[in-house]
Amino acid sequence: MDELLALNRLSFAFPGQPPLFSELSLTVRRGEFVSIVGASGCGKSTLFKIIAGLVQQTGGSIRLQGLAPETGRLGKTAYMPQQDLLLPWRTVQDNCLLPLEIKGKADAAATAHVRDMLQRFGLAESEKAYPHELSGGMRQRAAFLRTLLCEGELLLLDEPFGALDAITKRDMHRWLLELWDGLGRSALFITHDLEEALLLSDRVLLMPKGSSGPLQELVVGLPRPRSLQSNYEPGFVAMRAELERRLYESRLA
Ligand SMILES: Nc1ncnc2c1ncn2[C@@H]1O[C@H](COP(=O)(O)OP(=O)(O)OP(=O)(O)O)[C@@H](O)[C@H]1O
Repeated sequence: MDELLALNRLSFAFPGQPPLFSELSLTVRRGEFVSIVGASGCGKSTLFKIIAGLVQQTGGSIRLQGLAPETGRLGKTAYMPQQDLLLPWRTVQDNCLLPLEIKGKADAAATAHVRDMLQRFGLAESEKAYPHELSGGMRQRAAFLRTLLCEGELLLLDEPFGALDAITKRDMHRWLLELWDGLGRSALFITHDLEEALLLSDRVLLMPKGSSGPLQELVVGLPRPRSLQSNYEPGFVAMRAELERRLYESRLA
């Protein structure tokens, strides 16, 4: 697998504050699903905003899709922030059409494509509904679909399932695992849920508070395609324990 994203010795500090992280390095290869876990406030969302080109790093460089580090990244990743940001005055279908409208591509073919995707996402019957009329899981699926319709190969998914109840979350895991192998995209995924990280990812990166240097990683050796049953594969519990142990140790370091 070739490299899609490389962060090289990236540092960031808010003005007048100590560094949030320094000299942080990581890579994502094409087709990979990589999770980031770490304590609240360690800078995960800020890191995503930097990768998406919304915030400027204070040091280090970023290479995305083979582009030179100094090239602008705005609009080159498919970024799903922590709050779903569906526009309340637009229907589900019109929310999903938004990325295509912004690119000036919202023609009849695009509308047909969005309707086809809504069908695949189990949202066909809600295409004319407004966000407030959807359940939490449906909102997240709609926001996820809108993110997928953005052009960037790299998905930046900031705790997409964090606010869902346990059963809806499990449904979303089943749905994403079924979808993932056919998508041909790559993902960086923030979560606080260690089992979710292991179930979905090829690698899990640990980001302690005040991170400095390359992030420690755990390679998830579960075969793909995966299903919810992958939770019960031999080795899953041991990996969960190992991840917890490393997270705890990195917190103390
Ligand atoms: N604009 C800002 N100015 C100053 N400090 C900020 C600003 N935005 C965020 N912070 C602080 O920076 C730190 C990192 O925030 P960030 O949202 O990146 O953390 P996080 O790891 O994503 O947290 P969580 O897991 O709780 O979502 C926090 O302490 C936050 O309060």
